Amino acid sequence: MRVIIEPDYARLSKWAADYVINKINAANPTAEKPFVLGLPTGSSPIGMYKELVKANKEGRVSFKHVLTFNMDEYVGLPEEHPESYHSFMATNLFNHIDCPKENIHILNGNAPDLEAECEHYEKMIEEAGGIDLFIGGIGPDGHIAFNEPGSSLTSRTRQKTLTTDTRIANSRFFGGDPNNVPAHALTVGVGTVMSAKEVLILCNGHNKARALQAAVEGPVTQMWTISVLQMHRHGIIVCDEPACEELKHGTYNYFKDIEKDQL
Ligand SMILES: N[C@@H]1[C@@H](O)[C@H](O)[C@@H](COP(=O)(O)O)O[C@@H]1O
Repeated sequence: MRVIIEPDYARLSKWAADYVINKINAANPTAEKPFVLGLPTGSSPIGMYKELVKANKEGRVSFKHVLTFNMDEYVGLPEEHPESYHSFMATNLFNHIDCPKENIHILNGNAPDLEAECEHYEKMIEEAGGIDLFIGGIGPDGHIAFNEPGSSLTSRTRQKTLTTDTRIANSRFFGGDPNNVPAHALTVGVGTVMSAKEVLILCNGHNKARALQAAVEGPVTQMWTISVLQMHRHGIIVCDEPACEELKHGTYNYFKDIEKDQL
């Protein structure tokens, strides 16, 4: 696993966007062989999305032949609700880039048969040839997508009940009341993320320090689902200085040394 330590959120966002741009451009995608990108919501990726929009407008990257699969969506929240992940993605990315509508995939949390919806989603990913690069964030409790503590590390796309912690954390988007946060979500599984050819996790801010420590230094455990990234052959975490607060000095210095060697 690579751990990239950037000084602040702006630099982290730029690093992540440049990584994505380089990957897409290197793949030189076509209609026959598109690049398949897994995408997150949350506050962590907003800076990266801004950079990607800018790069697209400047002609440094095109999403014409990029297929996207989002990680998750709330159950029962209308798509047009401002806090649905459909709305979030439109506002922060899709309304501003040249990605064709038919290339965009987001789970439907209002599907009449939620189980069938999840199965179909996995099938679409498979038919697309799998995810080339899955980008994610981390919850303060170490969850990836909506794979809350206790989720199976081999799980696939399914419905999950959100923990009280997550509903409290996300209540900032729902008028501050955790009861307004939907109690359930559809989410790709830990196994779905792990099946991607590459995984890039964004982790910023002091409130993620314990999750980062568990992800990097802790054992692989279902109680910090992000820790399974240790088992991925091409896993990267890009973080900022405040998120490193709980890492041992030795760990911090070692990852800095590795990146110095790569320059
Ligand atoms: N389902 C999302 C996760 O995908 C996200 O990583 C996490 C962290 O969000 P933020 O980036 O806002 O801290 O929040 C939500 O629970």
